Amino acid sequence: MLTNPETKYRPFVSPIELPDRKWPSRRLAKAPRWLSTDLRDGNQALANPMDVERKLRFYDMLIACGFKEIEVAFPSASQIEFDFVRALMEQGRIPEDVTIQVLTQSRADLIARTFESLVGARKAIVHLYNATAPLFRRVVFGMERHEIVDLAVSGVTAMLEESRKQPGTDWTFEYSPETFCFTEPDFALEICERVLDVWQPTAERPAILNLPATVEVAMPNVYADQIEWFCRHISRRDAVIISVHPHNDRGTAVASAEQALLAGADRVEGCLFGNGERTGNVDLVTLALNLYTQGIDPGLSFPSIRDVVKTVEYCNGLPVHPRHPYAGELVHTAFSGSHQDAIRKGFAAHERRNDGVWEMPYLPVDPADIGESYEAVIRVNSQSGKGGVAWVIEQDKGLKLPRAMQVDFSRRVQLLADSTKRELMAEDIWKEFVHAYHVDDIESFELVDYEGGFRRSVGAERVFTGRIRHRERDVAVTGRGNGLVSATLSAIADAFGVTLNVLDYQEHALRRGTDAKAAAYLQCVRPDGTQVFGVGIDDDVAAATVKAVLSAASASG
Ligand SMILES: CC(=O)SCCNC(=O)CCNC(=O)[C@H](O)C(C)(C)COP(=O)(O)OP(=O)(O)OC[C@H]1O[C@@H](n2cnc3c(N)ncnc32)[C@H](O)[C@@H]1OP(=O)(O)O
Ligand SMILES: CC(C)C(=O)C(=O)O
Repeated sequence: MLTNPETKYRPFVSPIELPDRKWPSRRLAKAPRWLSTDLRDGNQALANPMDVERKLRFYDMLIACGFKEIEVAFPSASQIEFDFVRALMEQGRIPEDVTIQVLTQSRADLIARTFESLVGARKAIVHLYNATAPLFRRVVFGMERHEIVDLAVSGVTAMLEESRKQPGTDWTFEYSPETFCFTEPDFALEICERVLDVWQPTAERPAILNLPATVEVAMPNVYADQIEWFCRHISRRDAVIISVHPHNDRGTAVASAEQALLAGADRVEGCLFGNGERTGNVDLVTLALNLYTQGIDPGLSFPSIRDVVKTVEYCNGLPVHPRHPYAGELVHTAFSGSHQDAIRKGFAAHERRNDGVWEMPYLPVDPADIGESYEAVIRVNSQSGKGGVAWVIEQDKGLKLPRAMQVDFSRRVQLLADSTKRELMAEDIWKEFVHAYHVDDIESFELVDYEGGFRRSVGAERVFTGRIRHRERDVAVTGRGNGLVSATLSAIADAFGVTLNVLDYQEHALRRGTDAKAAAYLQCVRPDGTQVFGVGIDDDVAAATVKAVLSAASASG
């Protein structure tokens, strides 16, 4: 790279002075009109453009998501494009409330072919573009300003004439001064006014003026100024829909679109997950879900975002990044301990509050709203903490480990993660749990049977009587205590010489993850001061308690 990039690159400096700009202090309160250009701008950027089968599949999904305006093709570009438009109409695939849009250059033959593709359409938007910026005037067209105006005017006039040959169709016209964002504002305004002079739109039959950031050359605030300036200066503002079409060359297309809406735009053109030329068009999924998570109905719906991703990946032949906003397969997942801790506490608080309001640390959207499961919210590796491990055990097996046991178990999981050097799946964690706490471990102490839990003896004392298998031997045991835990511990101490003092005992009913109905947890201290933990899981809470004692004893036996 150059040490003096100023010798090669010139900053984009907008000539617009807008000291009384209004957009910075506005808030978005409603969704714009959306136009998906996946099948046109997205498609033209693919190494292998979609065939009719893939286009139909994409189109059906766009309809299912709720798009009402879809740019379906550049019909004069190829036979596939032309045939696709015909297929939509001949197969009756355009719902009443959906309008298809097609794009053309400002060339008479291409315009004629474009209208030919639409014969028989109930309604359609025909979109004509030509570049207007100085660089393009000079390099691409070799034309002066007035010649570029003539190019646009001849094209939009041809559109009008072609449309008159098909009076049965309800036509809407759209014009894009391509490269708007680096066109002189007065020239962009002049050419759009001349286009409107031809079309004579009204408030009842508006035209669409689409102001693209064809190549993103400045920060979103600059684009917003351009849009606000244009909205203020265009005549017949009530007879035009101002549309924006931001590309993502600087990585700020979403911000550009949002700020352009603040600045007065009514409509946004873009693609799902930001496909499109170079770094892509603005990502409509992100824009829509940004609105949704501000409590605004976006007018689009993604009840299974995973299915949308799969369809888009199939049709485009391109992957959606795992970190893609809202849709990436990792974006609802925390691996790191402090994030996991906060999310787990957030879910607990959410359940307690029970008011339906989403206030979740680190998770801007409820994954369930877009069809994602909570299981993937927390995944465990060597960056994880006790909260994450406890979450996985709870989601997978329904066990709510007491805090001290979480600390103990997470230490073990940490060692395992370090030694395996990989993510630990729920089954790895459960295997470690079974091993660590001797769950169903016949090498240690196993409950063979016991007598109805316990019976009252003299005074408040309780008696535990049962048989315990230890090292392949069944041993009859009896113990007394002021409860089941102490009676069982006393039986173990008498029969096997294992002495444990209880620090904490907890139990709960199980809701999911296992057929068993109860879980019991024991935290004990040995005579040498070290702590051991036990867990018991059973249909019956008393049996779970006894098993928890045996589990703790196993750690010492
Ligand atoms: C920013 C955007 O995304 S715009 C959309 C771009 N999409 C596409 O280009 C995909 C579909 N395009 C195509 O299939 C082809 O380019 C076609 C069918 C439109 C035209 O193909 P060709 O006739 O072979 O022309 P080609 O693309 O090579 O060259 C463009 C010519 O059109 C001219 N041109 C470019 N844009 C426009 C325009 N909007 N209006 C009128 N003329 C234009 C160029 O100046 C050039 O003219 P020249 O040959 O006199 O120098
Ligand atoms: C045709 C226009 C709208 C375009 O695709 C662009 O400027 O990026």
